[in-house]
Amino acid sequence: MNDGMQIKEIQISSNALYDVPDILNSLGIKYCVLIVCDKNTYKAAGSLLRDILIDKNFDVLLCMLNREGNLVPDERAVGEVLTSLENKVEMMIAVGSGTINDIVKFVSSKTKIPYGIVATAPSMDGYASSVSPLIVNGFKRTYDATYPLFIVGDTKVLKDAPYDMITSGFGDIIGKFTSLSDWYISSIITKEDYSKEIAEDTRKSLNECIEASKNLKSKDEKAIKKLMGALILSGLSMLKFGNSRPASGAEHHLSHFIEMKELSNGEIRHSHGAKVGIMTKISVKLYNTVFSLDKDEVKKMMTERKYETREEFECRIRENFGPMSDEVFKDIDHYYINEKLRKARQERILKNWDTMKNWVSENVPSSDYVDELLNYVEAPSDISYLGLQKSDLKNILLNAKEMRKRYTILRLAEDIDIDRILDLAIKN
Ligand SMILES: NC(=O)C1=CN([C@@H]2O[C@H](COP(=O)(O)OP(=O)(O)OC[C@H]3O[C@@H](n4cnc5c(N)ncnc54)[C@H](OP(=O)(O)O)[C@@H]3O)[C@@H](O)[C@H]2O)C=CC1
Ligand SMILES: O=C(CO)COP(=O)(O)O
Repeated sequence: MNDGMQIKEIQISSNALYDVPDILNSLGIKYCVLIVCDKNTYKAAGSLLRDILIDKNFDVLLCMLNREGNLVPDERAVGEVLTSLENKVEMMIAVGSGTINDIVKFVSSKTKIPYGIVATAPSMDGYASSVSPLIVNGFKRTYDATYPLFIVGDTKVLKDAPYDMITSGFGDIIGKFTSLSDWYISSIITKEDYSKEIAEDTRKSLNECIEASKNLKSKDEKAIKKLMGALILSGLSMLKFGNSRPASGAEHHLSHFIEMKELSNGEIRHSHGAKVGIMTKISVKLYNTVFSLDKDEVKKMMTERKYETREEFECRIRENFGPMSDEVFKDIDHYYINEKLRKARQERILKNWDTMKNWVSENVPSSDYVDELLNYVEAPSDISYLGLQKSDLKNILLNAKEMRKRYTILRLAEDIDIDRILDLAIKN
């Protein structure tokens, strides 16, 4: 854990772009920077930032990550930034949102050249974090990376971002309903490290985001500032904890699984936060289904659950992950646990059932409430937006848990009886 104080400057205000030269000077950066952007973010803020810096006598190099379709945070993008670096570059400035931030964050961590971010959309909570989810060999994996030395969000730029990027930021934060719950249940069942203080900060970010929702539709600058503040606070919680645990649970694993499928099938890549928002509704439904059971019902289900053999497991992974199966098999001993370990986990679940049930009843809302929140800001709330049908859901829920090692509601369902729980949740 760290105190998150390494980020030297966070400036979210109208015309904040004009503060960048002074921020650079205060960090001892005086001569040469590399701006990394794409054609949209260059138009949104990169071009003006470049002029502002040249006007203050900075030598400004430009790395434009242009693509025919969506820019993907992959090996090619990382390579392009690396090859744009010259010895004279003192700092990289990422101008963009999640994808560009992650690419530069990763390069910064490898080259030790510091970076700052000029955000162009309040679309996700990774500006302050020190992790970088990248697509490597087609598999979405989160790498340890680094934090930016400064975050600048000019609210005039942020409010002009496409509205679906604004609702995307909202969806990413709504996901904290379940990421926080997954973290809590894991702390009980797997004894994973848990920080009440960091969880409370993340919860605060969730409350601020809900507060901001009242005036998001009108793109009110104050509401955009509040949403951006909530996104940064959530990122700081990840930075303090040292990984994305507070902010990413089953809803994110489901989103990552769908994204990987979108990319491998050449389908439209829906935004991260849109997927997270929709999948939060599903994860909340799972919580409500699982914790509507009493201890005796759980015990009965545990004894009746169908055991998946290692062969069946491997076959399921091959069918669903295709060429990316090897990425799952690398960690197979984590994903495919023996029945002795399962039994120990089941015992802890039963022992702590009532405590967890109480906690969930106080902290996890109904899926109707999540639906209302998403609908209110006109964020997508239904799987049909992602081109999915109810009949696709079971497969996605069964397999997304193998995206990450983390213990989530999906793994709790697996420990009880995933087949029956998914059927119950999908039916409701
Ligand atoms: N590091 C972390 O902790 C976190 C990382 N993430 C990651 O972030 C990524 C998603 O980021 P997200 O921000 O949603 O999407 P992207 O960064 O992929 O943004 C989509 C596209 O929107 C365009 N765009 C951005 N700002 C503007 C603007 N002001 N005006 C017009 N167009 C604009 C860009 O141009 P163009 O269309 O030309 O590409 C951009 O590529 C995911 O990969 C996710 O995993 C998410 C949360 C946390
Ligand atoms: O998207 C994130 C938090 O919103 C980062 O989480 P991951 O580690 O799951 O990529």
